[in-house]
Amino acid sequence: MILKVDNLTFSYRSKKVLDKVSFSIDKGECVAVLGVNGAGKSTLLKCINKILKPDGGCVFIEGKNLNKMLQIEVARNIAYVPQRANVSRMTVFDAVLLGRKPYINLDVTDKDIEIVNDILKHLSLESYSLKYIDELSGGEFQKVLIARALAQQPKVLLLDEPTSNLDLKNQIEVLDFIKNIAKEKGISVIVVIHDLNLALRFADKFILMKDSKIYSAGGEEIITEKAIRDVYSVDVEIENIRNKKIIIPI
Ligand SMILES: Nc1ncnc2c1ncn2[C@@H]1O[C@H](COP(=O)(O)OP(=O)(O)OP(=O)(O)O)[C@@H](O)[C@H]1O
Repeated sequence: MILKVDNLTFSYRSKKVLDKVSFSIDKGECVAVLGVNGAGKSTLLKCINKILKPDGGCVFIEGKNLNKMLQIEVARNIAYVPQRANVSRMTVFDAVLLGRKPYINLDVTDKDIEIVNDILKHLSLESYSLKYIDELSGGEFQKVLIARALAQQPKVLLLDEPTSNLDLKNQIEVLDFIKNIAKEKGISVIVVIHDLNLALRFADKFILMKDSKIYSAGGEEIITEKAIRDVYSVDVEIENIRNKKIIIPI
C-alpha cells in the first residue's frame, strides 16, 4: 500500500464536506473519484495534498503521516494538478521545469533538463517548449499542468478533472499516457473525473462519493445502475461492448 487515507473529516466553517473518509491505494493503481458537483471530491484531493488541513483523520504515504512532513517532502511524494491555476507569464519549458523545484538546491542540473525534455516529448509538447503559457489553448495549458506535475516525479499524482478542457483525442491520449506512466513507473494516480465512461476506460478502482461520504469503493463491479441512480439521481443502462462497460443515460 502506498497511500492510506484514514477517517478524514473536513468542514468549511459549519459545512461538513468530508465525513470520515477512508480508503487506501496500492502502487501503480489508478483510482477515479466520482460524484455529483459539490460532493467533496476537490476538497478530498486538497486535504490529501495538505493544501487544506483536515479537522480530523490522517493521510499516510508509505506509512508516514503527512502531518509530520515538511511541505517540500510532501511535494517530493505527491503532485497535484488543480482544476484551475493562475500561473505567471513564462514559457512552457520553464512552467514544466517548476515541477523540479522540490529537488533543486541551487542550480538546475542536466538531469532536471533531461526529465523536463522527456515529459514534453511524451506529451507531444516539444514544439510548444518556447511558447508562452498565456498564449496556449485551454487544452494545451491543461497538458502543461500535467507535465509539470509529472516533472515532480511523485509517488502519488492527484488530478482534478484533468480532461475537462481537452478534445476527445486528447482526453484519450492524456489519460492513456497517465495510465501507462502509472504502470511503468509505479506512480499511483487519483483522478476526479465527471465522464463515467472515460473513468471506466482509465481506472482500476473507483470511489463513489455522496453527501460528504464514500458511498462505495472498489473495482468496476461497484459501478452499477443502482449505484449511479443513488449517487447521480439519473437512470442509466449499463451495456457490455467489446468487453467494456458502457454507461448509457436513459
Ligand atoms: N473555499 C470554500 N469555502 C466554502 N465552501 C466551499 C469552498 N470550496 C468548496 N466549498 C463547498 O464545499 C462543497 C464541496 O466542494 P468541492 O469543490 O470539494 O466539491 P466537488 O465534488 O469537487 O465539486 P465539483 O464536481 O463541482 O468540482 C461544495 O458545497 C462547495 O460549495
